[in-house]
Amino acid sequence: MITKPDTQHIRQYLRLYLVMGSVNCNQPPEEVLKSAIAGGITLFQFREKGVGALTGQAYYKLAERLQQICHTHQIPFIVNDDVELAIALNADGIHVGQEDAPADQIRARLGDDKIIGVSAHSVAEARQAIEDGADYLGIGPIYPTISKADAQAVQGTSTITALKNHHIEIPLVGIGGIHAGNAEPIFTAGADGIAVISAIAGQTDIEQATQQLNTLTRRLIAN
Ligand SMILES: Cc1ncc(COP(=O)(O)OP(=O)(O)O)c(N)n1
Ligand SMILES: Cc1nc(C(=O)O)sc1CCOP(=O)(O)O
Ligand SMILES: [Mg+2]
Repeated sequence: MITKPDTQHIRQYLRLYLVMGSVNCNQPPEEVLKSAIAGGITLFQFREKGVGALTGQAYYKLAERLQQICHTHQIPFIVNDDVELAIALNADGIHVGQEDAPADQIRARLGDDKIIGVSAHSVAEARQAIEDGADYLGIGPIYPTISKADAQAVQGTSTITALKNHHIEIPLVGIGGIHAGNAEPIFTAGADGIAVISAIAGQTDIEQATQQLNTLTRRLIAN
């Protein structure tokens, strides 16, 4: 990515957001990512976390290979949590949580041309993240998830609805336990997209599973 997308393009990138690391994959992560791109993901986050996660040089090299695949297909490459990795790779952006440094401090290190996503679980957290300069918010867990051991309480679409009721207009993506069978209420509540791990990376036929979500999310965003 050469220039940072504007807000409207960030909304479009959020439509079908794959979050993934090697521990989420039953086949080589490079193959999972290529198949997911062929199926129609719009954004990718490298999240190498959990039991068995790679570290050191193996972590860095995997990130580099996945970034190259994204670059070839013009899919923005977002790094989870790790500011040093995002800087070292000149990634397109970063996603951080409430335990991480605030977006303004991260912006000071990454620069104005990078996408910064922040997790928010309430109107107050959302307002603070916006004030700090976040480009989008990740809202979850919408449903029970098997992919994040320290996830907060399941919230359904209540936070998305609350943000919309408070006229908070920053791009929003729902995350946590989302699949083709339960995605619709997230768009109805006003989100711009869904972020998924297991609904894509955990499937046997990655491309087919992604295509199904691609078709569905295109339809839901249009309504
Ligand atoms: C798109 C998106 N939304 C939320 C999260 C969760 O971030 P965080 O709360 O920092 O938890 P970890 O992913 O770091 O375990 C996310 N990664 N992506
Ligand atoms: C990375 C992450 N963050 C969450 C949050 O609630 O902030 S839930 C989650 C895991 C999402 O994986 P799956 O699609 O397999 O449920
Ligand atoms: Mg985090």
